[in-house]
Amino acid sequence: MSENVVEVENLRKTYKGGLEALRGVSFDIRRGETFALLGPNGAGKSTVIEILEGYRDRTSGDVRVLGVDPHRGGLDWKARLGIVLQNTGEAPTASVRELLAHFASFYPRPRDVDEVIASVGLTEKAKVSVRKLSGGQRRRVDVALGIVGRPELLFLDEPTTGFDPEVRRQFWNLIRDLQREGTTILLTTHYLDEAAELAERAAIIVGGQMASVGRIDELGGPDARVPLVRWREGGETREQRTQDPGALVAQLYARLGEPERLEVVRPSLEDVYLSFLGDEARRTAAAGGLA
Ligand SMILES: Nc1ncnc2c1ncn2[C@@H]1O[C@H](COP(=O)(O)OP(=O)(O)OP(=O)(O)O)[C@@H](O)[C@H]1O
Repeated sequence: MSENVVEVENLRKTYKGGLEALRGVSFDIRRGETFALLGPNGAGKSTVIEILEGYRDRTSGDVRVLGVDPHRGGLDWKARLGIVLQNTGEAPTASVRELLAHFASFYPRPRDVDEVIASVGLTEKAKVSVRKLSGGQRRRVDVALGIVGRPELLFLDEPTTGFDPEVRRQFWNLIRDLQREGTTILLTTHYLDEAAELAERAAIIVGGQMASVGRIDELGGPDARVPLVRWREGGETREQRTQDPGALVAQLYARLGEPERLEVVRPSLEDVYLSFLGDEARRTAAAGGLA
């Protein structure tokens, strides 16, 4: 079961005009896993996804998606993928149901259209023209189109942008259902809580390079997640990183009584992520580049 569904080795992409969008990216995604690609705007996430989907040529490197070089992927291969792109074009005049039924007909083993509509919370809008939906509702149609073909591998490029908080929670539940069914998912998102909630592993891409890859709770190495105890003593803020915050708090209590402004902070994925962006900006500045 540890078969890799996606294998990316030293992937490079230089766009016409010379922009090096990817400068040696490597990662694998195992069957059934949800993997998040994280990184700031322009880091290269969409370029990676488009290359994996077969929409964009690479400059060099090895890529296998469901065992196939996306360059050579035929219709059978495409039918095993589900794709939710970042930008969808003009909304069609067809109703939600018509559009989904049309797409479902392209696949050998589609999901039930009404079930898919229900799973994205659009049952009441099933007969409404997609053009008349709100931005968040249209995005839900995009997600429905991505899953109607019962994909083995689902690409979700910023799927919940524009969702209100409740719909985002519903979407997370939908993803959990797909995970239970064994769907492998590649997710890009700027919502780090979403990545932490849904993904087992993640890669952080900065400036076309991998800053870190690994299990979400291990990104950045062991030191990145060491809890921080902060308190005020003698009019000054003190802080100490420790694997045993409880023991330190007990010592403080024995020494000081109730410590003033006591905090125990466990660095979140967002803290780790931001620290990488800080490191990268510092390195670029040191190399004389743009900060
Ligand atoms: N067709 C293109 N031609 C030239 N440069 C491009 C093209 N598409 C993307 N780029 C550049 O490649 C870099 C990576 O872009 P990409 O869209 O992959 O980033 P991203 O991580 O997906 O960003 P975002 O979070 O904003 O979606 C950017 O500097 C972008 O301007």
